[in-house]
Amino acid sequence: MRETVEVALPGRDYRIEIGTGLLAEAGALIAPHLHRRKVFIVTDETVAAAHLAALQAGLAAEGIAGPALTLPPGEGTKCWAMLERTVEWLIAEKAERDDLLVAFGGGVIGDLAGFAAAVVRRGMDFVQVPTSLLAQVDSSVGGKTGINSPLGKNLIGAFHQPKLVLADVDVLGTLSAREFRSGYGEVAKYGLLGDADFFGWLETNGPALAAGDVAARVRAVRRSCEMKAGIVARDEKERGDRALLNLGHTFGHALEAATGYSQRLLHGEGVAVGMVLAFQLSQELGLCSQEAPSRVRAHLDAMGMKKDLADIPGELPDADGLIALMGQDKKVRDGQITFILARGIGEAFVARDVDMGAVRKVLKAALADR
Ligand SMILES: NC(=O)c1ccc[n+]([C@@H]2O[C@H](COP(=O)([O-])OP(=O)(O)OC[C@H]3O[C@@H](n4cnc5c(N)ncnc54)[C@H](O)[C@@H]3O)[C@@H](O)[C@H]2O)c1
Ligand SMILES: O=C(O)C(=O)C[C@@H](O)[C@H](O)[C@H](O)COP(=O)(O)O
Ligand SMILES: [Zn+2]
Repeated sequence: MRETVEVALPGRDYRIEIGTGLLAEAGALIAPHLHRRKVFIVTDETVAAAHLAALQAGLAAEGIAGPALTLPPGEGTKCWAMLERTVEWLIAEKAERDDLLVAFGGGVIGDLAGFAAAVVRRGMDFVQVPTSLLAQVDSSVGGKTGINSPLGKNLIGAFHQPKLVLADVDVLGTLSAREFRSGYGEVAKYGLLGDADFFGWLETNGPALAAGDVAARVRAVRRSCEMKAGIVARDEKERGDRALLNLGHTFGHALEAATGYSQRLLHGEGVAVGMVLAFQLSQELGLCSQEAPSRVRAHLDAMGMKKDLADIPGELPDADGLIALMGQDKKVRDGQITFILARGIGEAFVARDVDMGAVRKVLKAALADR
């Protein structure tokens, strides 16, 4: 089973291959992008234990050597120290500017390794081989790379597009249920931001997707990548429409910072809770009916996902503390926070000059329910 999605960026277009058996074919698919038969793999300990040997075998089948740097798993790895370790490893290994780095892992590895590729010898090429659902539907596509600052999410980084994305859905079989659900937050995002039919399909097929239905997984990854590729091709550097991909993230990133980028809240979980808040804010502002946020919550609930601030363990800042954290968002303009709001399911839009009184009211109500 194989699907291809094109990212049509002039001069930097690339393919996203989605399907089964792609690790075994990695060598053949990557070889056309190589100057010599060697790549540099960056991965994490969990992914390495489960799948690194299969990737290296796929490369070796075409005579390609693939030395690997294996980093600790988890969001904490998106930091200066791990960036330094990755960059120094590439330099010590004599990775050349024309060599290719392979980011083999979830979004953490993709973002960190992609950023390392952007800066080593002023820019090496890289290929994304995403292994989490989240990375296959979202982070491996579009060229946003970077690390976190203690003050805010993804505040240090670069736009650096990969040469190729290989999304092998077979590897999702070893993902934990919690990590799968976290990635599902971004899948649901695509329906909610711009494709009501896809959201309806997810309401019916989400359980099959979670249960491991390969055809459903390929379809969900393809549709998500298709939507992201279309948006990125229109607005690579997020001057306009690309901000739609941030639905749920203005709240979600603040919650991730508030919980110290820890296991208390995974990225996709923060996005899911943030999307409910974005729909509640849209309703509070009279933009959408009460039915819309209820439908979003009902689907997340049916999928066993976090959907409310009450689902986040431990202390959280108060409403003003969360608003202060949102003030570090990269969409802030003239000191004003930009929100992604919705007129209904699949009808998101970028909103500036949002009444902060309404934001405070929605957050206070959500915090009071904890
Ligand atoms: N660049 C972008 O456009 C973009 C988009 C969305 C999210 N992100 C970023 O992505 C990150 C989240 O990505 P993530 O959820 O993949 O996190 P992650 O990379 O931490 O992966 C989640 C966990 O799953 C494990 N894992 C990954 N693949 C596995 C597999 N096949 N089998 C078993 N375990 C596996 C990892 O070791 C890790 O413990 C966040 O930092 C977020 O900001 C970036
Ligand atoms: O690719 C994008 O653009 C996105 O916004 C996708 C998001 O899912 C992703 O989490 C991204 O890293 C957020 O970007 P940021 O610029 O808000 O840090
Ligand atoms: Zn995201």
